[in-house]
Amino acid sequence: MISVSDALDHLFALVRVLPAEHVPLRVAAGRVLAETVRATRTQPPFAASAMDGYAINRAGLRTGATYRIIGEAAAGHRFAGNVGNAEAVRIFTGAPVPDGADCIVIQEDVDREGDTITLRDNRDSKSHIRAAGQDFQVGDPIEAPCILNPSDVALLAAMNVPRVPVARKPSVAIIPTGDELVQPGETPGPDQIIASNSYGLAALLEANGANPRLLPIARDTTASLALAFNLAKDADLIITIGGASVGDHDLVGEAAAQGGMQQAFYKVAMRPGKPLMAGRIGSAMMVGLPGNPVSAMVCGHVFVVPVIRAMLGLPAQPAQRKSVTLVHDIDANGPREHYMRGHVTAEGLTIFERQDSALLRVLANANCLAIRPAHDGPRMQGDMLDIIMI
Ligand SMILES: Nc1nc2c(c(=O)[nH]1)N[C@H]1C(S)=C(S)[C@@H](COP(=O)(O)OP(=O)(O)OC[C@H]3O[C@@H](n4cnc5c(N)ncnc54)[C@H](O)[C@@H]3O)O[C@H]1N2
Ligand code: MOO
Repeated sequence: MISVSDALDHLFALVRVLPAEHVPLRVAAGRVLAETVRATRTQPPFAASAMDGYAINRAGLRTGATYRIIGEAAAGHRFAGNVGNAEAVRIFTGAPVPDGADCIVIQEDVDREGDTITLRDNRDSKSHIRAAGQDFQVGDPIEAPCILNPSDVALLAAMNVPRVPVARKPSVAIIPTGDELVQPGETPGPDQIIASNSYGLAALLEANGANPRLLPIARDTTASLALAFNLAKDADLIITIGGASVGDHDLVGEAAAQGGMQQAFYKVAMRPGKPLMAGRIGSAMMVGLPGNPVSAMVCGHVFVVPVIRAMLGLPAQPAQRKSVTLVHDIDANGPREHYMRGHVTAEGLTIFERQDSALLRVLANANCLAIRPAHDGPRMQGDMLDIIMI
């Protein structure tokens, strides 16, 4: 058995980073920027008014000064002439500031009569001019890799980048295995249960940038598993669920080996998730997850999500941890690193009593996994513990 950290190193070594594809800006949010992109224009492209008011020259600016209005500048429509002494141009937010003007007096600070304005006292003293290029200049970068958020999409649009180079989404074939499984909505026989973690994993991986595909349930025969591997062979990542342990009907390792899988490791010193395996099979990476519903989901968070991120070109690193305060005492841990289901609030961390890896309701009530190192001693209320948010 290897450690979680060694297993992650093996997994990252199996990853092939996916090539870039160009997508329309409208669907770029949430995707990973694959190449640094640069602004194709300067913003604002001209000195622009930040307020509605009057563009004047500061020389001679004082309370009671009067100015003659010689024209208008609106957003999208500049005033072509020059603003001289004692002259003003009616201006609106976003309009180019006319030549000769160096200040916008907001309309609340003037009295207007016909084509003449008179400056009031207690005026706002700012110039209200946005300098050309103060947001960004031609050639300014957005550095790859990064996950594009809605603000990035707005910035890309302003930079006039209509198609964005993003990492292709990894296609992930998920193969549930087991004679006992039926799909949600079907009527299970007396000894059957509903396949659940395949759906949970598909949701988890989709939320993290993958393109998952749920394959039909493979039965506990090497022939059925071989068929499933064949259906999955075009995927970037093949994930099997169940059949990974040591029982007579746990045939995933055998079927994968028959299909040509080069195994990188089998079994990790963690709880839950011990019978994890990984390797490469054909052109795909393969991860064999344990079947227990919580084990599969925990391995999804601890291993598969970091693998997906690495495939997308993001840094190859473990799930992000943070340190929180325990609000109650807990017993010593055993010989395997334990990812315990818990709930964290502003008051601190509560670890749930029941940690059986079959309990999906406990997992659904959890918002974090609390990490206990192997052989960790008893912990007291007030101690700090690392968690992964889920
Ligand atoms: N003698 C030993 N027995 C077991 C060991 C061991 O070391 N020695 N390890 C245990 C651990 S730890 C785990 S985890 C399980 C994992 O076994 P498998 O990966 O072979 O999983 P299965 O036996 O196929 O299934 C386990 C359990 O999970 C249910 N299951 C499977 N797939 C799904 C699914 N898609 N949706 C919902 N539930 C699923 C299945 O019905 C079983 O109840 O092995 C222990 N045994
Ligand atoms: O490792 Mo198993 O995943 O404990 O339940």
